Amino acid sequence: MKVAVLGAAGGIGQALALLLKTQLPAGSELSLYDIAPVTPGVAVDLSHIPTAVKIQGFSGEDATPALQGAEVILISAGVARKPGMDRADLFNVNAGIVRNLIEQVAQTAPKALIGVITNPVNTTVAIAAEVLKKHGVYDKNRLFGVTTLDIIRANTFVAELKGKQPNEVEVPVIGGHSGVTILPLLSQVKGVSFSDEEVASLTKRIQNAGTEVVEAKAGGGSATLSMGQAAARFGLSLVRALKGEANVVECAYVEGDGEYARFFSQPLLLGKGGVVERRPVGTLSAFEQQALNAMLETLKKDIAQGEEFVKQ
Ligand SMILES: NC(=O)C1=CN([C@@H]2O[C@H](COP(=O)(O)OP(=O)(O)OC[C@H]3O[C@@H](n4cnc5c(N)ncnc54)[C@H](O)[C@@H]3O)[C@@H](O)[C@H]2O)C=CC1
Ligand SMILES: O=C([O-])CC(=O)C(=O)O
Repeated sequence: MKVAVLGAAGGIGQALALLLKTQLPAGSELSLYDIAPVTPGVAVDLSHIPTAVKIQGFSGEDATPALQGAEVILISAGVARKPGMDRADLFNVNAGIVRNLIEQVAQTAPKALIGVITNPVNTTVAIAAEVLKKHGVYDKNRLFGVTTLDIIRANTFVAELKGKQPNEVEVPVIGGHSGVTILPLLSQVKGVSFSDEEVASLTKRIQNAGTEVVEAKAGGGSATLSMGQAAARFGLSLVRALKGEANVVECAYVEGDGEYARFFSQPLLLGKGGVVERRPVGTLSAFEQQALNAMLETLKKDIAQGEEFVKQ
């Protein structure tokens, strides 16, 4: 099993590469790519960790050597936010980066499962889908926007508030990955209940958690370490599903039946071909239903921006 990380020299990429080097199953290959010349060195550094995961690093304009034979590709290449920006402000730079990398994926590893981390995820996933379509290789079961950070944050915050072990809490988070499009389904968390005030404040904190990190880092970037952990969790779930493990379920942002928007994050059963089953979002509270209705205009606009970008 070969896993490629694109953007591997960055804050997320290096954390993710470390976690994959130590957690991928024995016999896996890990391929690191970044435009930055340090990338082969990042691979040499990680190669000294004694795990049975072979690692190689590539830099420069050409990602294809890293993509040859890759079955899982995780993309975090691009710029990150600074205080005062929102994720949509990253579009101008990151749209072109994602388009360029996905073109190379389409030509070199068209059957891979692709996880897009690069922001704005609501839009970059639409760009990736349209580029893959142009190349005649789009499979909506194989392209994911990685929203796992929203889930692990929600788990942490709920556990803190309710005195639970974080690993006992699993909060489904649906919608997209920015502001009001992030919707944690607190009414579905087993074994805890919340007051209306708690639901309102927790929901807001989960929606703004990215900004919380951006402000705390004071111009030094956005979430990298927690995102590395989130991307490792998601990537390792893809690997387990590809290896035939049953009942691997993750929320991620994928093209579905379009009931809410063309792309929508919801619980997914994963298997050898990627998404095996899109699970329904379940029964929503009145608060959640209202938040869902209220996000759709933003989400649809974000998606349309990505679609338009590729048409130009
Ligand atoms: N999906 C999510 O939940 C999250 C997404 N992000 C996003 O992930 C992205 C990366 O964030 P960081 O790792 O913190 O940024 P970073 O600046 O530390 O790393 C980005 C890396 O991308 C590389 N890069 C830039 N252009 C490239 C190209 N054309 N080809 C290959 N590599 C290229 C850079 O050399 C750099 O090493 C940002 O867009 C950020 O907003 C960040 C946190 C959470
Ligand atoms: O907020 C950002 O810019 C990075 C991100 O997506 C997150 O931390 O959720």
